[in-house]
Amino acid sequence: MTADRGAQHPPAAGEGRPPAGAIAVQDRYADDFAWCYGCGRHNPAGLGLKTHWDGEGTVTRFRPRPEHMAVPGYVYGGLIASLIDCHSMATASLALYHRDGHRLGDPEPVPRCVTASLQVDYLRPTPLGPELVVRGRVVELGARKAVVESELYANGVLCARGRVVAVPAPPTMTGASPGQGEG
Ligand SMILES: CCCCCCCCCC(=O)SCCNC(=O)CCNC(=O)[C@H](O)C(C)(C)COP(=O)(O)OP(=O)(O)OC[C@H]1O[C@@H](n2cnc3c(N)ncnc32)[C@H](O)[C@@H]1OP(=O)(O)O
Repeated sequence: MTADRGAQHPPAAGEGRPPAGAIAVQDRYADDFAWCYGCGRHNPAGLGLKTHWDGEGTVTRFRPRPEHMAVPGYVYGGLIASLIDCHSMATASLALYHRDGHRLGDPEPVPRCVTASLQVDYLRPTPLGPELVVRGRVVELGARKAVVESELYANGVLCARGRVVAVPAPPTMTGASPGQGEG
């Protein structure tokens, strides 16, 4: 078990908040790959997650709505897994983009990864109400995968931690339009 870093050093309120209009990783996914329920900018029913680089790592912020309830007052664990999943995919994608010499704002789209493995540890109940802050970092970057560790905070308290293996999207999953693959 690793040290409970977040509980010892909770992020300050507002820390890492991007300036208005800052480009998010998800803004730079290619159109065909921007339909994800968690983070696809073209999915009107999705969560609309946005991940930014804050100079040291990545950060995603999301305020759960009442329907994201597990029991009154607490957030549904599946939503927490989704936040960690999409945040970690964005972190891996950005790491690949940086490795290729790009920076957000370059014209080339950010490469897309899929989740090979998603492990989530729920450390304490996550209160429903405050904005949740997810922070991530790449702990391994290989030729065919990135391993990302992400931490989810509520009111500066570490509530969940994830370890995610991201792999570049296989050709069989790329280039499809919504509706393809149904039935
Ligand atoms: C169009 C794309 C849009 C993407 C939207 C993303 C939305 C957000 C995230 C998602 O929800 S994605 C949807 C859920 N994920 C999937 O549906 C993925 C389904 N699985 C696959 O397609 C394949 O299993 C996968 C591409 C992930 C891996 O295929 P392979 O096993 O052929 O890959 P490969 O053998 O090249 O392995 C690459 C590396 O990943 C590692 N790896 C693969 N599967 C793993 C696993 N399950 N656990 C741990 N590591 C794994 C593997 O060991 C290897 O590590 P090394 O390079 O160090 O040798």
